[in-house]
This record gives sequence, C-alpha cells and structure tokens, in this order.
Amino acid sequence: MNGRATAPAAGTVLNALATGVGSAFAIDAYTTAEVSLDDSEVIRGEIATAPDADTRLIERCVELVLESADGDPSVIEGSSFDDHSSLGATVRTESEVPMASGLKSSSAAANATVMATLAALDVEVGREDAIMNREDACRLGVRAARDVGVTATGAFDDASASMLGGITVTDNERDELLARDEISWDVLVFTPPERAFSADADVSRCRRIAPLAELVADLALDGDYGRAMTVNGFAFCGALGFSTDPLVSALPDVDGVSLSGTGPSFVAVGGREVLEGVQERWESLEGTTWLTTTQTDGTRTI
Ligand SMILES: Nc1ncnc2c1ncn2[C@@H]1O[C@H](COP(=O)(O)OP(=O)(O)OP(=O)(O)O)[C@@H](O)[C@H]1O
Ligand SMILES: O=C(O)C1=C[C@@H](O)[C@@H](O)[C@H](O)C1
Repeated sequence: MNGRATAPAAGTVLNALATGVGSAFAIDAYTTAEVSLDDSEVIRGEIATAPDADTRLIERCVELVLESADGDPSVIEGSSFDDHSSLGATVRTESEVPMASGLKSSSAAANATVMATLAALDVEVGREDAIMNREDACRLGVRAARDVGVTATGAFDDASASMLGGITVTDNERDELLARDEISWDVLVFTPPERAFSADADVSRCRRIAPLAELVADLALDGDYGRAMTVNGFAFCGALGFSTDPLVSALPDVDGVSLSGTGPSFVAVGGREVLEGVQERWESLEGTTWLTTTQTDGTRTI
C-alpha cells in the first residue's frame, strides 16, 4: 500500500501566460513523493524541506487519483483494491529544487504524487496496454493544480515536460500536447533567493506581449528552441518586471537563455565550456548557480 515516484523539474522555452501556448524542458533535478495508503479516510500531506508550506496540491492529487480509481471500474479492475471509498493516505514530498522559483516544483510534486498514488494502488501506467497513460496521469495533476489555485493556465507545458521528459510544446487551454522532442543539452540554472508564486503573476501584462509569444511558439514548433528561449526571456522579463542583466551577460555565447517560468530563476543552454564561463559571471549575482543537463525519461516510479 506504499508507492514512490520521482519527477524532474523543468526550465522554460515559452511561458504560456501570454497566449495559453507554452513550452518547457525537463532537467536533471528531482522531486520525490512517497504515498502510504491507509483506511483513515483522511489525506495528510507533508513537504520535507518546507514544513510550513501549502500541502493542498499534493493532497488534492492523491484525492483525485483515489476518486478516479473509485469511479472508474477499469481502474478498479486493474488495481489490487476492490473498494477505494474508505481509503486515506499520507503523502510526503522531498525536493532538490526550491518551490516558487520558476523551476516547476509544483508540476514535479504533482506528477510524482499522482504516480506514487497509482503505484500504491498497483495501477499500471505507461505500458501500451495500460489502463491509464502518462499524459492522462499528468492531466490529473494539472487538474489538482487548478483546483487548489497554484497555477495561472494549468501549466500543462511544465507538467508534460516533467511527466514525459524531453521538451514539450502544449496548448494549456485544451491540455493538448502539440509537440514533444528528445534533446540532450547542458543547462545552467541561476536561482536568486526571492520566490515568485505563479498564481500571483500579472497575467494581464503577460497578455500584452502575445505577438512575441506567438513568434516564440513558431520558433519552438520549428525546433529552433534556443532562439525561442531567448526571445521569451526578454519578452517575459519585460512583462513580469525582472532584470534582463542575466540574459545580456549570457549572450551571445549561449544557444539560448531565458527567465524560467514566472521567475525568479534563469536558465541557459549551450556548450559546457560556454556555460562554465557564464556561470562565473552569474556567480557575481546574489543566488545559487548550478550546472545540470536535460532529462528525457520523465517521471518514474521507484
Ligand atoms: N515539493 C513540493 N511539494 C509539495 N507541494 C509543492 C512542492 N513544490 C511546490 N508545491 C506547491 O506548489 C506551490 C508553488 O507553486 P508555483 O507554481 O508558484 O511554484 P513553482 O512550480 O516552483 O514555480 P513555476 O511554476 O514558476 O515554475 C506551493 O505553494 C505548493 O503548494
Ligand atoms: O502557472 C502557469 O500556468 C504557468 C507558470 C509558469 O511556469 C509558466 O512558464 C507556464 O507556462 C505556465
């Protein structure tokens, strides 16, 4: 009656707050969720690195999985439980990335929790003949994020990158996957000490830059991800009021550089040596700078 899963964080190519179309790529940094089912009828969440943080997202993820297991006979048939109505659970996450920093910790926490709950129910996900595929499991987490109000658009872009790995382009109004690609990049991440919750972002200012977001979407759908990121970075730093200094100091050497999510983190991609040079420059800014890579496996049970 226990399940564990681990989901990667992600960086941004296109922020979806302008048009509803977004794009993100999974990175090699993880949030892990552990779910223990019991018969208490109560769902209790705990965030290891932040005991006072809001646990409603992960609790709602467990609740939605249990509800869908209860209401869907095919899920019940595929699981080791006949009746889910009296189930309760404890869910605990542990994360390598800080929350509300632009690195999609909420999407990673939701995906890891959904997959850990399904694993605790013995429900198979991902195989060709499985009763639920990974995209649908991801949509449950997106629904939970909307229900508890931690997202502006639902963030299916971030959630799909974290669930499927690689880079995805999505329509967040329809929760539709427009494209997915497997890339292999070195990635430099800079996270300033402040936090920026996506739910607090100024969506009306982001909508004003829709023509630029449309250009970024075209570049991303053409596979020109680096240039897409850089245009996104300047556009959303302007709309959300972040300094463009980290972008300018990374250019022209990197392949792409952007504000990630609704900030405050920045991500750059390019050759390892180039990124090491940028890292030295970014280290003069207040915050944490680290090198990582893209990730293509997505969320996994462990
Ligand atoms: N590790 C975690 N465990 C449980 N819940 C989390 C975790 N990380 C984030 N959350 C939930 O998500 C909320 C923060 O969401 P938000 O979207 O602002 O952060 P983010 O995903 O890190 O940022 P961004 O969407 O800009 O990348 C938190 O208040 C919390 O409810
Ligand atoms: O909350 C949201 O809807 C989003 C938050 C950011 O991560 C964005 O990058 C993403 O495109 C959408």
